[in-house]
Parts: sequence; C-alpha cells; structure tokens
Amino acid sequence: MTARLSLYRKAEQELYKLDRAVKAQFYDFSHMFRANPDQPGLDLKKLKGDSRIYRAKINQSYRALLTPVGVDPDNTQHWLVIAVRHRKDVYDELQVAVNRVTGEIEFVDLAVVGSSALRRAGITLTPAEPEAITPPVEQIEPVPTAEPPLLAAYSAEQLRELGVAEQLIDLVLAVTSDTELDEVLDGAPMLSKDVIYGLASGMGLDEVRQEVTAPVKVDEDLDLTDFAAAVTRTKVTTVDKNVQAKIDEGDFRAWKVFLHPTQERLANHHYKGPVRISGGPGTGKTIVALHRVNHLARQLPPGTDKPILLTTFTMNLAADLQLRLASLVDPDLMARVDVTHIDQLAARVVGENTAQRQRKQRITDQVALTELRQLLAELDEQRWDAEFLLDEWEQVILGQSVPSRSDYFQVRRAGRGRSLTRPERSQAWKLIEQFTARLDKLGVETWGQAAERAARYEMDRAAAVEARRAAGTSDGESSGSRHLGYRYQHVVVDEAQDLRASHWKMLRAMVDPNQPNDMFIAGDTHQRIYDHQVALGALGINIRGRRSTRLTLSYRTTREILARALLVADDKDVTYDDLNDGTDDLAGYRSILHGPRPTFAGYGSWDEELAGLASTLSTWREEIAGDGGSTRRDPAGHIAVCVTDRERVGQVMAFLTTANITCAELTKDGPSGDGEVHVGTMHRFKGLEYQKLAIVGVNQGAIPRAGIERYRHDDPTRYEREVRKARSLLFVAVTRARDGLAVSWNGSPSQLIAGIAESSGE
Ligand SMILES: Nc1ncnc2c1ncn2[C@@H]1O[C@H](COP(=O)(O)OP(=O)(O)OP(=O)(O)O)[C@@H](O)[C@H]1O
Repeated sequence: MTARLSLYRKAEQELYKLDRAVKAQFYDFSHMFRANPDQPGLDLKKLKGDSRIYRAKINQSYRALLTPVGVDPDNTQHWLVIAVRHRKDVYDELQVAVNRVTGEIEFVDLAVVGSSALRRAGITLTPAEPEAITPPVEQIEPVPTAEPPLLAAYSAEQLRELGVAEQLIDLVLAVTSDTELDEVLDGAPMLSKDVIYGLASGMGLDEVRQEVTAPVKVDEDLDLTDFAAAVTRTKVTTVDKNVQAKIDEGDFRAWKVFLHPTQERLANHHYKGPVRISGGPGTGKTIVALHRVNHLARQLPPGTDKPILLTTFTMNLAADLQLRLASLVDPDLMARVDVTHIDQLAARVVGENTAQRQRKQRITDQVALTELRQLLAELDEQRWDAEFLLDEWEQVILGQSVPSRSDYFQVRRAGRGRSLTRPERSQAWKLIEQFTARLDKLGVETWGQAAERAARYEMDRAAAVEARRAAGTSDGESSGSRHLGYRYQHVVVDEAQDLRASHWKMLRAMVDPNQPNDMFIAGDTHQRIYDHQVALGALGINIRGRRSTRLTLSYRTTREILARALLVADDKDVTYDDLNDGTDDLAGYRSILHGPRPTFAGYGSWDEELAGLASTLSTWREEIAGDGGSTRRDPAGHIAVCVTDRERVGQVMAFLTTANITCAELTKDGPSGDGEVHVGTMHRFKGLEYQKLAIVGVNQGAIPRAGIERYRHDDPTRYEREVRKARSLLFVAVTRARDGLAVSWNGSPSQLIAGIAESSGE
C-alpha cells in the first residue's frame, strides 16, 4: 500500500531547525513511508489519547506525528505530518482537529506549554514513550497568585466562536501573566494566536470578530470530522522528491509560502483605486508588495512588455527586491516586471525626453549645497543660510513645481517653519534663479530637479493620452504608440515614506487613474529619514476608506527589542502623518518572538567602546556558529555594526580588523566584499535586517547632530524636523535586529535614548 505525504506548516518549520543529519533521515523516512506506511521499521502507532494522531520513527530519537486525511480514488492513503519532534516531547494528550472558523486542520502544541499554565488548567501530559525517558519529576505547583486570569472578561463560548482551538480555551482562560500566555500561545495555531493576542492587547470582541475572524471565516457549513476536506483548505507542502530542496531553503521559504491571512488578503484583493499598506518595521510590507506583484503578474494577458512597475527608494533595495521577486515569480512572468529604484526611473524618463548633447550629470544635494555656499560667498550674501535656501528650493519650489516668481508669492509653505515676507520671497527667488543658472552652466542638475522634470514629462504624456482618448483614438493605434499609452498598468511602491512629491506626480501619471489596481503603496512614516513629506490626495492619489490598511504583527524583531524601539519612536510630543492629511501610529504593533534583552552600555571613551564592540561581536559570532547544531553555521552576513557617520565606519573597520574580525562596508550597492560583519552608516540600513546588530557612538551631539542646536531658537520648526529625522533614523536602525541588539555610546548618551539607557540600569 503506497501513501501520499504532506507536511503541515509547523512540521516544516520544525524541520528547518533540525540538524542536517536528522533532516537527511527525515527524507529517508518520507521515502519509506510513501512506499509503504505499514513497514515495521517505521513502527507506525496510534497515540493513546487521540485516535487521530499516529507516531512513526524517523530515527532512534525523533518521531513524526501524523494524521490520516483520506484515501485517494486509486487507493493511495493520504497522510499529513503534523509535527516532527524528539520522542520525549511526544504526549498522548496531543490532538489534531478541524477549526470551526477556517475549516483548516490545526494542531495545538501542548508540548511547549509551561507546566504552571498546564497545572492551572488541570492538564497533565503523559509521555507516549515513557520507557525511553527518565522524566524530570515536575513538582512545581503554579505559584498561587491573587492575580485574576488575564482574560477573565471572556467566556469559553466567546473564544470558541472567535475560532480559538478547543484544546487551548481552558488554558488561555486560566493564565494570569503575560509570560504564561506566551508559553500557551507559543505552539498555538495562527488564528488562536491572533485572536488571543488581539483580546489581550485591548481589542474588543467586535473588533477581533471583524478584523481577525471574519476575513478567514469559510462560508460553507463545516463537517468538523471531514479531514479530507479540511486538508484541501490547509496550506501544506507536498512531500515529493523536491522536498529536500524546500526544507533546505529554511526560513527563506517561509515568507514565500505562508502568508498571514491579512497579508494574503492585501496581496490578492481587487482594488478599485490606489491602496496603501502601512505598519511598523518588520510587519511584512515588503513581503506583501512582492506577493502583490506576483498576483498582478499572474493576471496579465500574454505579452512581452513590462506592464508592472515595482519601485523603491534606493538602488540596493531595488536589487534586493529583484532578487527576492525572482525567487517568488515564474521566470516568464518576472520578465513582465520592471524593478527599478525611483531615481533611476526618473533619470530614464528624463533621458528619453532629452537630446544627447543636452543631458546633464546628476549631483547629490551635498554637492549642490557646496555650490550654493560658494555662490552666496561670491555675492557676499549674508542674509540667507545656504541650507535653508536649498531646502526652500527642494521642498517648496521643486516640490510643488512652482513655475514663476508670482506663483511663488502665493504658494503654501506648510511645515517650513520660518515665514517669509513678500520682499524676502522675492530675494529668495532671485538667489535660487542665480543658483539654478549656475548649475545649468556647469552642466549638472540635482536628483530633485531630475525628478521634477520627469514628473512634468510624464504628466504631459498622460495629458496626451487622455486627449487622444477624448478624440476617440485608442492607445497604440498609430506608429510611435510607445508614447501614446500609459507607461504601466500597475505600479507597486515600497518604502513610500521617502519619495518626493515629484516622484509621486511622475508615478501617478504613469498609470491610468481610471483603471482598478493602479497603485499599491507600502511604507511606514515612522521610518521617514529624508525630508520628503507629502499629501498623496493633493497629488491625485486618492486612498479611500478600506483601501488603507495597517499591518501590526512584526515577523522580524523580538518583543524585547520592539519594546525599546517603541520608546525611541513613540515620543508623546511627536505625531506621524499617514502620507496624507491624517495621522498614523503604531498602536497594536507587536511581536510574538522572544529573545535576549537588548543591551544599552555607556563607555568612557571611543576606544573603550570599540573594545566592548569587538568583544560583543566575538560572542555573537560564536553564538551564531553554534546555532546549526553539530554543523557550524557561517556567521558571515548575519551580524552588522551601525554607526552615526562615515568617518566612524572607517574607524570601526580598522579596529575590528586588528581584533581578527573581518568586515564589509555597506555601500549604496550593498556590502562590498565578503567580510563577515557588515559596517555602515544608519541610512544604509533602511529595509535591511540582521540577526545581531550593534549600534555604536550613539552619543549626545552625534544623533541628532550638535549642529542643529543653532535652529533651536531661530527656527524651532526646523529644529523639530531635524530631531524627528534623527529619531526615525535611530528607529530604523534598532528595528533591523532580529534577536540581538547592543546599543552603546561614549560620554553622554544621545537625548533619544537617555531615558531607555537609564531604565535599562546601565
Ligand atoms: N508571513 C510571513 N511568514 C514568514 N516570514 C515573514 C512573513 N512576513 C514577513 N516575514 C519576514 O519578516 C521580515 C520582515 O518582513 P518585511 O521586510 O516585508 O517587513 P517590512 O514591514 O517591509 O519591514 P521594514 O518596514 O522594516 O522595511 C522578513 O524577514 C520577512 O521574510
């Protein structure tokens, strides 16, 4: 009798973590099982407590827990592996069931529930192979506590109705502390976790019903005993000859296959207009954007063009998106997606519209600032600060495409702080005119200028398309049709918080505003590290009602790190916008991952801090190398050091090299070289993640820079803006760490972490 075998998500994740040798034995086991599940070497036996679960032998120590889910028409048995574990963790009380809300098969992992919670709920676990174990005698009684149960306000019936797994209900109603709740939910099915964490974080019953339960509820009447039907609704991995490759991919595979229902809904929904996904760091915005592209690509009619644009803010992030997308999307469909960073896109549009001899070299804002300073010095102009003027030009004049001096007199200068009188505006306009003429003469332009030009070209093109439509000629009818249609059918944007107004105008004009699924925008304004605040509505991108959604569950950062990160971002005096006229917040932002407490440490000098850093990195290196069980894991690329300025990058790398730690600098193209520890300034860390991260030199005066003090009284709005940018930068940095974070400083700590440093007792 042959068998078909599938893997439940949890079992697959357990396999990722096993030693290579045990994984190899699992592949052998699957092979044998598929040939004949009843062969004696597998020792297939039913657990005593629940008639649905069987255990089978992978090797002397490991067992597969399986459940039969039906028989195919050709008489092949179909089995689902629901867990893979050490035999001492197999208990007779384990159960598998069909969830009454989702209709999926689910397994509650009682093996990971702490003994105090089990006892509180009156559950005793009996090892399935007692003869093989010398059980630790569990004498610990739950500490009697006067604390009421955490979820005392709810009844078993209410939890059942929301979809909490039956076996968990008594347990969660009994727990009295967050720690116990974490233990109970550690091995819980996803819906149970979402519901309980939702209630525990203060969401009301109706809110949970609406936001968590309703989206995953199946409409049909469910037969809770029909496992064959249930397994068709459950995301499982088929065990075939490719299973080894799938398991070896480990966590890299997880994001491709197991989307959270909220993420899945966002990625696959049909939207009548632009949609925006927000959410704290690590909540999967990028993952959803990638799946969105996959979904859109699969709907395309056959063709050879590239109707989908996937864009982001920087070059290295675009390269990363390209790589990840290629592992998700079929190669044929991948060829239909244009993955480009936003400045490159603008440069392409400008290039298409400019004769070769008129093309200009692009310069950074820093180079432009030096030119402007030079000009002001030559003019002996003392009244204007170069930085202020450059910002005025970038944000007000270019940002709003102000075409003339008279328009500049009328324009709103929201968020600019210092107000300007009419004569002052006149002076500013004149100086900026002289400045742009100077750049022109040098044959250069800033990226802001290029973006503004690209927006204008693209808006002209959109106007031409609309005019043709109004005249009754359809797109692509005549020769030269490349210029006569909208450039894309779908635009997907990641890291949206940092795009300039002109980028948005360009993107808006690249896609038909009257077609569905036109724009999909992912970003988090708490992570805005450039000065480009926009109101999308005013730029023709109207995001209505339910087309704005927030993700709240972090898949990256441990709870311990997230709690400190929130202290950085959530200052009571700061509000964050929603890329429009409203506000955004991080309410409900949470993680279910646990890890070591982040460290905050002050040193007497930079040299001492560097020595402390080398010691931390050495410890981390050993920890990561030891993670792989008997095979040593290569720590390269899993550890990074984040510094506050370029100069310190060099200093850190030089010091670490002498301490026998090899480094690779994080450049705008990604890490240069294959050194094991990546070192870079904070800006370079946007969108990245590392298992362990050290942030050094978080001193008073380094972040925010001491230089902004001059604005404190003269231009308080500007001062606040600079502090906010620094806050966001540090927030981005601390949330890059998956499970290890060490923040340090020498002298006095930055004002942004002073409170955290004190409360950490260091
Ligand atoms: N459904 C999922 N299953 C497994 N892993 C996931 C899932 N969703 C996200 N992740 C993982 O969580 C991490 C963070 O995801 P992602 O980079 O998409 O978050 P983000 O919201 O874009 O973060 P940031 O705002 O910091 O750039 C990644 O390692 C990703 O693979």
